Amino acid sequence: MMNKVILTGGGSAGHVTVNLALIPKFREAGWQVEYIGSENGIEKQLIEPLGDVRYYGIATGKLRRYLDWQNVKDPFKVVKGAFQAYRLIRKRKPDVVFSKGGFVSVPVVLGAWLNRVPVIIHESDLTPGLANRIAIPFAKAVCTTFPETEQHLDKGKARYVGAVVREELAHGRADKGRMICGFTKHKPVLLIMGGSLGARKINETVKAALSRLTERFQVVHLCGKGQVDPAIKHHSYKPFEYLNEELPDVLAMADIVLSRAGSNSIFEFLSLKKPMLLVPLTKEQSRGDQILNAQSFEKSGFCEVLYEENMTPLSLAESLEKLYANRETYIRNMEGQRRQDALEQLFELITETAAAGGK
Ligand SMILES: CC(=O)N[C@H]1[C@@H](OP(=O)(O)OP(=O)(O)OC[C@H]2O[C@@H](n3ccc(=O)[nH]c3=O)[C@H](O)[C@@H]2O)O[C@H](CO)[C@@H](O)[C@@H]1O
Repeated sequence: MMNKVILTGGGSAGHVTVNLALIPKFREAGWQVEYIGSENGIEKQLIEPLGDVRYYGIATGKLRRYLDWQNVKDPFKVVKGAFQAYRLIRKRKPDVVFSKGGFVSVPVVLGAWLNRVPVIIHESDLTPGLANRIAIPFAKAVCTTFPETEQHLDKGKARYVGAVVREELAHGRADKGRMICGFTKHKPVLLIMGGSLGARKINETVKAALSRLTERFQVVHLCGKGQVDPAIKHHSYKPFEYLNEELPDVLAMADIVLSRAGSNSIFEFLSLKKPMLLVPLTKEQSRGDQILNAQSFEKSGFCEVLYEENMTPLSLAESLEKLYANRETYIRNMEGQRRQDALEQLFELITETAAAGGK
């Protein structure tokens, strides 16, 4: 009989792209792959078009850091989602569940545990997020991107595998990227990525600095959903809400990158050796995980960090010009990095866990 895996994870693309990297591996090995995500999240938009991965939507809630009417309704949604996930897993009988985190993954992990289906979790950030912290007691193992994460986990559960990067990102073509953006070969390219949902503060500062930035660079800007400003028209500026299959070509064309410090993004830039200026999400807006991600990269000499509280149109433009001037140093530091085959290791662990069953 065919092996079956149920994948889960969502809320933002950072909780889906690891699953996207794994799917071709399962396909090659002849596994049946199914996905449990939210009814309307970005995971649905990214997974359903694949065609061969059956998608099930369940109710989800989110634990917010601010007061909101939804905070009253959400616990009920989480309970409903847990029942839905439990019933789905009992019916679909997967050999193993793999969770990339995000709030939708909590009821799925619980549902798997109640059905005695083994669970493997992946944590992209240096410290585990709230959803994973709730889910970890129900998992067999937690795969980590950073070796330091082990200190924050139960003994015996952590497996350091490194960053899982989609293989297709390595096959982009710069000439195709230039065609997509209408750019020339004769001016350097700055790629701006505010995380998978965009970053309003970065977008506003870029807008204010745009005339200086476009003097020096051709700028391709991934703004996030609903955040493209149609009023900005310039031959050296190309905004998009989100890029999917075009992303490898656009990345291949970029000389330097300005980005939030989401774990998946920064490891993708590292694997492609793109010098980066990182503006981590602040402690007020998050648990501070991006600050740790950025500091870890800074220590290794892969990036410059500009803290949001110090970011002005002037400091942003100057930092980017400096990054471009010193780009060879960053590239050399990134070339010295030993590459782990994280995808292969993760796939093997999932396969072994499935073979061992609920033991
Ligand atoms: C606001 C928030 O909660 N951010 C978290 C979220 O970020 P976020 O969802 O932004 O996650 P990442 O930066 O880790 O990953 C974004 C992913 O989206 C892809 N992408 C992005 C833009 C685009 O146009 N096309 C595209 O494919 C990137 O290539 C990358 O694979 O999850 C990360 C991983 O747990 C955390 O480190 C971040 O702190």
